[in-house]
Amino acid sequence: MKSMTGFFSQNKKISILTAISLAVQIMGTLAVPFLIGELIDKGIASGNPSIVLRIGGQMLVVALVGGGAAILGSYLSAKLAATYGYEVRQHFYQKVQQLSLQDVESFGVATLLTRMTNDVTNVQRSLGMFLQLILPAPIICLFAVLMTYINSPKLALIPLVSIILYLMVVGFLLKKGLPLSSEIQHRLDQIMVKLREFFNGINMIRAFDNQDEEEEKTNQRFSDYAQSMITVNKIFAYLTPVAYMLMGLVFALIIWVGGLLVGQGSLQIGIVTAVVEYSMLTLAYLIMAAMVIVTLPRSLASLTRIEEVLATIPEINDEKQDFTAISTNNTSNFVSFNAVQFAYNGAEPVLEDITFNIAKGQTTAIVGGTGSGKSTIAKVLLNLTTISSGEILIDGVMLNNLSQKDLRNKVSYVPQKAFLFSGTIESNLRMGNPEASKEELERAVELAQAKPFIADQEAGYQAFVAQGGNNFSGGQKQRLSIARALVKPADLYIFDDSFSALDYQTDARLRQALRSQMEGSTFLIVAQRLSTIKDADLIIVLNEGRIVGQGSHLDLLKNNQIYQEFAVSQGISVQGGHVHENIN
Ligand SMILES: Nc1ncnc2c1ncn2[C@@H]1O[C@H](COP(=O)(O)OP(=O)(O)OP(=O)(O)O)[C@@H](O)[C@H]1O
Repeated sequence: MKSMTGFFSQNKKISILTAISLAVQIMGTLAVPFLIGELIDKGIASGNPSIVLRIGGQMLVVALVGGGAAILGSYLSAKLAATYGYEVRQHFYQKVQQLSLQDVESFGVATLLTRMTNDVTNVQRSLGMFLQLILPAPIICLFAVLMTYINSPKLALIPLVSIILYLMVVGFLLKKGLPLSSEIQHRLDQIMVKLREFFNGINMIRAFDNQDEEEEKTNQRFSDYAQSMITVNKIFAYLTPVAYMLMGLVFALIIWVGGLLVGQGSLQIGIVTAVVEYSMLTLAYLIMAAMVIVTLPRSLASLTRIEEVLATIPEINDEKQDFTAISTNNTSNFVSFNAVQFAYNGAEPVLEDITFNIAKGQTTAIVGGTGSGKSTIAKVLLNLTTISSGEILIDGVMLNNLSQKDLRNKVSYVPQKAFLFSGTIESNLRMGNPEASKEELERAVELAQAKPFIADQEAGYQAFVAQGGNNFSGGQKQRLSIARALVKPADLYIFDDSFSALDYQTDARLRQALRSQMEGSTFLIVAQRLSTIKDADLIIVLNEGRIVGQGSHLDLLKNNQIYQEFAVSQGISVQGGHVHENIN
């Protein structure tokens, strides 16, 4: 509810205008039965045509003003609801941008997607209907009973009791339906998880001829969702018939009791007509409200799910930090890791006692087996997730004392899994530097060995890039990712196993180009292939989350057992301290 109250106070003008329009609409609706009563008792009963004309004229004005207010109210309610949808999606997007990898993982990508799309739509739709159909109902009920009471306290009991009965039924059904409605959204998440997996892995499913099993699993999720929907709909199916039943009973009772009172001469026929009108109006609003109330539990559950994300305090929060306390030591190291320890979500440590430096203007490499923690080092360096203990210094400044923006400005990163955004080759290249000149783009493309295949594209730099870069091969995507990182001016370039999809020759040409044309730049290269990192100034050998050696390629080949094993597995023979290499 917090986000909702915040939204109304931020959109005060339109909220107040909507409230005024709805109030005028309600007043118009309530005035009509009163005027009908007056028309019958004062005009028709007395046979005075001028009174009939006057009250008739008043009814016309009320109908026109009420109608106009209703149109304005509808428009404003719809606008308010659409604005809510727009703003909350914007906040949601900004919040997800701030969340660390672990924050995102603890929610799950599928649920974040459902919350941002379906949940927001649920709340938006219910908000519009709430303003138009639910909000007026209690006011209409209250005034209708009050007006009936003023004219005939005895008759007022009939709508009053019927309203109380109806509210009890609504309360009971809501209590039953609310927990089930939260379940519906959760089941929708489950469908999203399965469908994302299905679309991402569709080729694997076909390759392993696993269609039937996958279809069964997916159908199970569809069926769970449908079952929840059926159960909730069953519960609320009682609401409208109960309202119609009460409407009939109230109508019969008022005519019956009202007729008796008119017969006794204690009530005028016009008042009975007005009371019937009021009661019908009340129940008509209650029926309309009932139709919307059915959607409320689900929307409330959606609102809670949205607010859960919006209220998350990001693990890495720039607003929490005081960046004024930065000390700028002059150091020859651009990055220093000191006794860094890290574990994912409280599990076993993935990095233990990691201490090393990345010297300015040099190439540092991290090598190690699968799962040894190489990519995790890059992630903690980029502050995508926070370390458990130890410290990381960037250019002499503690990582915690750097804002995300400052850090991103200093570092350019090529992820392990190359990813392109939908658009063109040029729009992807310009991501890190929108102001880059044509020459700068061409230089980066040349360095990344992407020039030949861009030249092969009919549209060249304007060639279309599909979502995720799926219309390019793995090697092409990787070269474009590298070029994109090189377009960005940075103090440190991180390549996280970024050369693995390149053939050996391209890999060699790329390294040669970086060496000769980006001399003086600082690189961190994470790799498994020794050929990729053999020329690095410093190689860090990682094994099961620990550093087991540091040095040059030749030093490590001579002195480091794990590195030697690695070398042997890659066709480099190490015998009696002599190295026989057969790599580029
Ligand atoms: N998001 C995550 N949540 C939980 N554990 C993770 C996550 N990412 C990686 N790990 C675990 O952390 C360890 C180190 O993973 P990391 O990706 O850093 O290894 P790596 O050396 O880069 O491996 P590879 O060369 O295969 O990419 C692995 O045991 C992995 O299972």
